[in-house]
Amino acid sequence: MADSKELGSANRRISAVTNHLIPVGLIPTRVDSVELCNASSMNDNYHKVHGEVPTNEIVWRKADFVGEGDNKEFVDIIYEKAVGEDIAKITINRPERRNAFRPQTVKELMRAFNDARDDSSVGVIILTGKGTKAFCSGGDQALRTPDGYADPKDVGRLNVLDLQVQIRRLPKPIIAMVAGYAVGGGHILHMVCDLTIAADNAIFGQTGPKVGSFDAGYGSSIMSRLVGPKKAREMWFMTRFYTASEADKMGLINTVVPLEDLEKETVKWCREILRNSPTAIRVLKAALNAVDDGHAGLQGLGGDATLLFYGTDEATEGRTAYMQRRPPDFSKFARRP
Ligand SMILES: CC(C)(COP(=O)(O)OP(=O)(O)OC[C@H]1O[C@@H](n2cnc3c(N)ncnc32)[C@H](O)[C@@H]1OP(=O)(O)O)[C@@H](O)C(=O)NCCC(=O)NCCSC(=O)CCC(=O)c1ccccc1C(=O)O
Repeated sequence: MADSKELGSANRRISAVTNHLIPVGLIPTRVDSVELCNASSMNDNYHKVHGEVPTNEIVWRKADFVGEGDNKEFVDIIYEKAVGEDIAKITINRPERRNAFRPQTVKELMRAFNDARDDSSVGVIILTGKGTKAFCSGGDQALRTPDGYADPKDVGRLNVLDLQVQIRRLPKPIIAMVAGYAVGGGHILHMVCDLTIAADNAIFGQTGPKVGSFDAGYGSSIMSRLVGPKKAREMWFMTRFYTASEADKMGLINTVVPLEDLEKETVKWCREILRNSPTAIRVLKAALNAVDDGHAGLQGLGGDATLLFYGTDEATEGRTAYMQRRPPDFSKFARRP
């Protein structure tokens, strides 16, 4: 009788062929995700020790306001933290505009992400949109000016680009939780997040060339990394929309779940991440971004190396010697092969 390893690899081979043969659009979910992690294959020592993550319902409370100046409340976003768990949730709250962002939205998002970065009780951040119709439909076209996007009386600019950079550099995992449309600049927001969990009603795509816009930064380069250069050209040149299962198949997202399970599944992923080493995850995020982010990517990874070094006796000896006005004695520290 075939053992579970053989069955697993046979299953994978069948899936690979099946996925190849069924035309895109007809596959409800990725075939290879159906039976590979069944109960018996999870019956190993690792799973015996660690068990499943808790499935209790998450309780959100509004996070303390972290506004500046005259802004006493968040208007365009909802910022929450889980009670007793290290998860923050940032929700774009303009459902009547399909969660399109205006400059104020982006400013509020940046403030909330800053807070979540600085709060050592936060280990994972969820970015989502209010309601089930849209994650985010990109820049608010009503506020587009020749200079970029501008709130009334403000000068126009493309401040969402700063938000994208912030998401990439933030040393904690950020999960895009997508229901409905993630299009235009909203599609780019989910792409720059570390993981994307989509509801089965999610729709992905770029609209730029249709509405006289494009993102030649992360919106092009990261997409090409995710789906490959040919598919990226298709997405940008054709401005087609793709279903969640199509997006899953092309590697644009991590998984698809029924809409009603979206938050439950996202929280499960958060809880799984949270039981792993935060430093390992921090360095891995920097490492996974380093090549694509060039010097800035190396700066993140290099900063992590320095951060870890500061915690060692060797680094402390250098600092202590300086403060004590004596030469440092590094002789006791290993020169590792
Ligand atoms: C998202 C839709 C496909 C949803 O369609 P549907 O469900 O039928 O709803 P609608 O009736 O169309 O919309 C309801 C309501 O919302 C308004 N609305 C929706 N999206 C926007 C928007 N982006 N801006 C303004 N308003 C919006 C819509 O007008 C309706 O209002 P009513 O008053 O009720 O009529 C569909 O809505 C849709 O296609 N939306 C537009 C998508 C789009 O083209 N987005 C802009 C793409 S360009 C962009 O995002 C650039 C962003 C940017 O800042 C940037 C610039 C330069 C470089 C990089 C970037 C970057 O973001 O990375």
